[in-house]
Amino acid sequence: MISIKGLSKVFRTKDQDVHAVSDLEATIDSGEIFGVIGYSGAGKSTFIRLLNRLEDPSGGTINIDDREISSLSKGDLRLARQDMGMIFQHFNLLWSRTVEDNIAFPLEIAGVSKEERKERVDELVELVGLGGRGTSYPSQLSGGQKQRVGIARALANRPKVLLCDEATSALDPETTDSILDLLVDINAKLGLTIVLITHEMHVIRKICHRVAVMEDGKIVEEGDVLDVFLRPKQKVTKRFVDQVMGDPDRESSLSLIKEEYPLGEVAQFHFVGERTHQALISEVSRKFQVDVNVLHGKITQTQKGAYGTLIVHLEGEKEEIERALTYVRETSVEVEVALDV
Ligand SMILES: Nc1ncnc2c1ncn2[C@@H]1O[C@H](COP(=O)(O)OP(=O)(O)OP(=O)(O)O)[C@@H](O)[C@H]1O
Repeated sequence: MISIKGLSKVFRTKDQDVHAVSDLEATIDSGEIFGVIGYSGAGKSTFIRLLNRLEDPSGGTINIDDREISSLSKGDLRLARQDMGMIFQHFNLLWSRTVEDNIAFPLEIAGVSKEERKERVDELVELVGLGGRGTSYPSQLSGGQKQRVGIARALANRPKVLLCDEATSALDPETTDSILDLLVDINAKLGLTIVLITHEMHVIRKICHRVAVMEDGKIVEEGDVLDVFLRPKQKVTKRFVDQVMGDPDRESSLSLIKEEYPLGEVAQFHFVGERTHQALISEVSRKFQVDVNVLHGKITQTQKGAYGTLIVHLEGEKEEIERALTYVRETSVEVEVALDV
């Protein structure tokens, strides 16, 4: 478990003090994929660099399995870092070394014998799906393959935690998905904790169990990915959810929809879990004297199940629409109705 308390980092520049991370609190469970999302400048990179002490904190504590990272001596820190692998947006590979030699590098530093190194490297090359490319140089590889080398290298010393710093931001969408699949696979196979930072909600949706939203150096919202999708509280979180659920101009488009449908009611349903929206819509139409038209709908899959939103137009007597909406609210805890959105 990673326990972070009152963590802060101030960069003192000539002109001003920059509070990159301020009084940050978080608990990350062993074996989970924990995502941190925020816009540029929110403090994500500083946060992840504090976790493995690439940056020294200005205040606060970081405990990883009861070892306090924030106050380790240089020697102890070197050992502690072997429990933490890291991958980077631009891969940070050694260009004059082959794939195998890149992966072997942290093993050399850790003093692992040549034979053991060879065995471990072969295992890792297979694990990340680079069989047959061991003797290639980074310049001969695609972006996705380079990141696979980065992942294998980060896993070489069997870390307990893998830190991912915008690991897919330089990749095209298809390659991003294949790298995310690999991370999920590794998390399940090896049971290691993954902490990733990103500015893309798609990454959070696809692989994270929990998410923290950062703004101005602080975590402003945190929770299970599905809960955060269903009930985003902060404005910044809503904007990130809209990245995935489409319609970034939701407010204006919903008011436009209402203009188009002056009669009846326009409502938005959010639902999670297995219940499909078709079942809900047909049930409502059957039970009440209302016509329900789906105007816009999107369902997406997260690590914890399905999540969807639906914009519907309900036509009928005012009281009947009210009854239908009350029914939706009351019969299914997974459904929220947003009126006058
Ligand atoms: N070495 C540094 N010296 C001074 N200011 C810094 C330093 N590193 C980061 N900052 C400042 O700290 C704040 C947070 O930066 P950080 O890079 O952690 O944010 P981020 O969310 O990772 O954004 P990005 O994705 O753009 O890197 C920013 O205002 C940044 O300018």
